[in-house]
Amino acid sequence: MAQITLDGIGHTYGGRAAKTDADYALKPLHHIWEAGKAYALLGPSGCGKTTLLNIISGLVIPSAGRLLFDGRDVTRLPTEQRNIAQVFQFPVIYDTMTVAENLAFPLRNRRMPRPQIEARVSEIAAMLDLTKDLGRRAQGLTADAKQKISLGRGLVRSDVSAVLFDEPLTVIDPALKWELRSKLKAVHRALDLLMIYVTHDQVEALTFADRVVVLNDGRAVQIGTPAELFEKPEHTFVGYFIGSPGMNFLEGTIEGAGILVEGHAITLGAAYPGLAAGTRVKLGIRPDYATLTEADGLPVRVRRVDDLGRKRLAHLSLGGQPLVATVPNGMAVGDGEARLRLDPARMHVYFEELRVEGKPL
Ligand SMILES: Nc1ncnc2c1ncn2[C@@H]1O[C@H](COP(=O)(O)OP(=O)(O)OP(=O)(O)O)[C@@H](O)[C@H]1O
Repeated sequence: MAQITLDGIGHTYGGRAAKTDADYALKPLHHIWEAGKAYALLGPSGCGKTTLLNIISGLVIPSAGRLLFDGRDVTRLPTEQRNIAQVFQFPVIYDTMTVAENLAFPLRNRRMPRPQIEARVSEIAAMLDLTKDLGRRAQGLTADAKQKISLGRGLVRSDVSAVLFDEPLTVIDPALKWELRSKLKAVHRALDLLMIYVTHDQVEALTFADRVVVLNDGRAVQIGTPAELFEKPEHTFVGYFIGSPGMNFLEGTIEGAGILVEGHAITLGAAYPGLAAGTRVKLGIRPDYATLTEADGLPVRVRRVDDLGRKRLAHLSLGGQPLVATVPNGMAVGDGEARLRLDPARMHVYFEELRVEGKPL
């Protein structure tokens, strides 16, 4: 198990030198991934997740920067010299072998003594609910079961620098996905391995990872815990991409201790001395912290109410700008005029798409 250092790692395809930031498929990134932690690389299609994963596995040699495993420069080392395990989208197993033989394969290759192999195989099988299938041939098992074997093969070695997962739940039946997602989290806790998991599914990323790397257009826009991504998105993209629905963003200008949005003064929960009056900013607030109210509040127009069973969400317009708010239990609401309360403690201010840290009042 290692610590992985991304020291200015960036990549352009086709051997082109990057003239501007836009030339990078992955823009240069500095970060240290700690041993024993689970990281998810999350973002929409084409954002650079696979490029970053392939740089770590050795499939792609980055055009900029250095990659260090425990301080050792591995930037140009081939995959087989990096001591990593990989789990792909589709099962990679031997159909003619039994489940136990498949799980044991990476250990036998390294000439681990038989009693240790047996102990480790039964430990991993138990974690993935494969114990009852250990003696069966892999051939004829369902795609779900085969992918579980692949996961097991990726996890069976305890001496790897990292385990890389590339959208490993793609072939898993949706009903089983929930179960396997939390199982992987439990496996991670038990095994103390550095895991890196690529996905475009935020639920998968947030359930699995200690830290999520959110990528957009080749840039790591935030690396944080699931709670940080939710409560303090550092970039408007993170606010919009994390959460369902995403964060509301209202455009306005700094005015005294607040923001003027469509002629309405909204008082902020912190001071922003670095932002001069008249500066154009965005006010970010999650739908959970924007609530319709019977009493005073911002005048809004209700366009639609979605009843999600456990909560209701109102789609509103504030002087033409759309936003989503929570409807309190028991409150009657129809189309038309309504009042809205925004929790000042949960507001964030964004200048040129980046969050500005406010000073406590
Ligand atoms: N072999 C390649 N040659 C040229 N450009 C590439 C190559 N592979 C990826 N790209 C480009 O690099 C950018 C990042 O792609 P990448 O595959 O890393 O994204 P991704 O987030 O993994 O997407 P997906 O979820 O669709 O797999 C994209 O613009 C893509 O078109």
